[in-house]
Amino acid sequence: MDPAKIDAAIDAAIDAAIDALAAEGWCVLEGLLSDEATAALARECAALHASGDLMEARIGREKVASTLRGDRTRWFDMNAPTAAQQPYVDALETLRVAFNRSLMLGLVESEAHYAVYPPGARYARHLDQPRQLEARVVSAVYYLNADWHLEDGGALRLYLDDGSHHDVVPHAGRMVLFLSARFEHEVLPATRERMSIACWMRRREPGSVF
Ligand SMILES: O=C(O)CCC(=O)C(=O)O
Ligand SMILES: [Fe+2]
Repeated sequence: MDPAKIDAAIDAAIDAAIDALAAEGWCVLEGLLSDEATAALARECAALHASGDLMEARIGREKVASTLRGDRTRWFDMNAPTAAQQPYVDALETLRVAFNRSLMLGLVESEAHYAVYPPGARYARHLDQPRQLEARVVSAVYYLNADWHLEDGGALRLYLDDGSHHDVVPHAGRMVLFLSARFEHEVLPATRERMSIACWMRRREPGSVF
């Protein structure tokens, strides 16, 4: 496809995502990045994992590794992204600006980390906005797993307002977005290694002088 058509397709997908976020508080967005850009992120994440550069994840400001989550993570430096991260950081910025314009969310910045869940690892049901992280407004998780099948497990289970749930299969190129304060969710165990980028778009810290 020529680049102008790709841009128009992404713009339409972002508009649809905004409508769904406004109506339901969550949505799934496909096609944010090219397959090649997604594959480059997957390669970088796998290489960091292989070289031991991912750390056991923590919850909030907890000092010890948690039994509630089994992933290993590494934060992006949003001011100095790697070549692989640059298109993703640019896309997050496009989303942040679009959400502010259409939904008036007052988002001032995004934070993001790679996450690798080894086979069998999970993240127990939780909310992304514990008290010490109340600046998080929108959660966005981008998946990096090529050839992922339903039977591989590892879905993100989103608990909806009506008591039902929706499972998002972590296919490469798929992003799930939801309001951080509203939806509890959990990562179900997978039979394969599961890679993603977890991101939060934040409003100004309450009490911040800036
Ligand atoms: O990887 C996912 O699908 C969700 C991860 C998550 O809930 C988190 O990092 O807070
Ligand atoms: Fe979460």
